[in-house]
Amino acid sequence: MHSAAPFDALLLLSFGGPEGPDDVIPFLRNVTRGRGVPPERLAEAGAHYRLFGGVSPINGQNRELIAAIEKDFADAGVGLPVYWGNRNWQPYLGDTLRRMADDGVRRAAVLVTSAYASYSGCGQYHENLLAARAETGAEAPVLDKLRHYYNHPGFVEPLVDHTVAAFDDLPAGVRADARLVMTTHSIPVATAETAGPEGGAYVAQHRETARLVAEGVARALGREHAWDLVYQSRSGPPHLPWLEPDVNDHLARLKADGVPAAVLVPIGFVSDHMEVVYDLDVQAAETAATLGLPVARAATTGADPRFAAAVRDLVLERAAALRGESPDRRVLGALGPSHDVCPLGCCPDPRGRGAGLRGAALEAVPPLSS
Ligand SMILES: CC1=C(CCC(=O)O)c2cc3nc(cc4[nH]c(cc5[nH]c(cc1n2)c(C)c5CCC(=O)O)c(CCC(=O)O)c4C)C(CCC(=O)O)=C3C
Ligand SMILES: [Fe+2]
Repeated sequence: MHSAAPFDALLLLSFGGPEGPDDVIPFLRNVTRGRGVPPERLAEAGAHYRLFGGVSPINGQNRELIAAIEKDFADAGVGLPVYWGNRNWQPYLGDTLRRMADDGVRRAAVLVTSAYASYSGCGQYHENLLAARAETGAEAPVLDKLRHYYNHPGFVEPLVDHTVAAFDDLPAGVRADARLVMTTHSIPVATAETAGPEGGAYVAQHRETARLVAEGVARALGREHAWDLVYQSRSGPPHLPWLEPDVNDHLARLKADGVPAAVLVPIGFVSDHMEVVYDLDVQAAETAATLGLPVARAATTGADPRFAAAVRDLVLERAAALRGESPDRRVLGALGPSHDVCPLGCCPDPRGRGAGLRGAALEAVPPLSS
């Protein structure tokens, strides 16, 4: 039996996605409210969802992850219930927090389905948590968002195995010289510059995960593969600079440079959701086919039991820290374990919206801890 005190629940906080054709437009309105996404891009995104019957894979994948965590908790004797709330679709975070309060939950660890520091993957989730607590009122549980897990072995090791497996999908003759193309969501350069306590954390953390995955692959295959970090799924007004190169442009460059094949590794995402199954498996695959460049795509970490165990690890580690102990913090590579509590001003909204709310609320309610 492991003590998870002072936690009496885990909350999985995710993005959310439509579950049928009628959900697509309302979902996209939720995602882009006040975010300056041009209408063309919105129509395009809607078309991607419609290609999959209006159903995003993300909700099913979160249900699988919750089942894996529940099994892991049960096997390890960790008696915490797991709740689930989303930013942009049902089950909405506000409703879940209300239910947690009604169930008598006093303090919950929060796992977001985003491994890296950025406004979209960290700061905005903090804002969502603050807003949901305010909406719930005095009975709202105290919420402690768990540290970034991009360099946790339970996140990285499944990525290594999935990358090794993807080589089998390439023609045998080109495998040894295939390039590893590590991909993540593009974000505005200005947002990347302010990510994390000192800025630049989004790119620095991705480079670290990319390096760790490439190292693991080299160990498994007994040969080195060169790698690049590239970006996908860009949106927003075209005059603003976003992180580059785009994965499609990068594949063209590899072809021009005489690289015979590529393995796409979506290190930026936790599950094979729409940005993976459309932007890579449809769009980038089409680019590669036009170029005559063989590509394979590695699966994300998803509901791998090692990731579920990592979640338990992070919960127990944080619980111990809150009890004043000095827990062992499992981590790979050179950057060390991420901070427990995001300092003020970490991962701010690039558009400056909510900055007042965020700053003021964070001061009034110290970083989501009592
Ligand atoms: C860094 C990052 C992650 C990774 C971290 C994480 O995983 O959280 C992520 C994840 C996701 N993004 C998703 C979907 C969308 N993101 C959009 C728009 C945007 N994303 C951005 C960034 C990120 N997004 C940004 C800077 C914008 C521009 C508007 C804004 O500044 O907010 C739009 C609007 C239309 C479009 O532009 O495509 C949609 C539909 C889904 C759900 C997929 C599914 O349904 O399976 C997921 C998991
Ligand atoms: Fe996104």
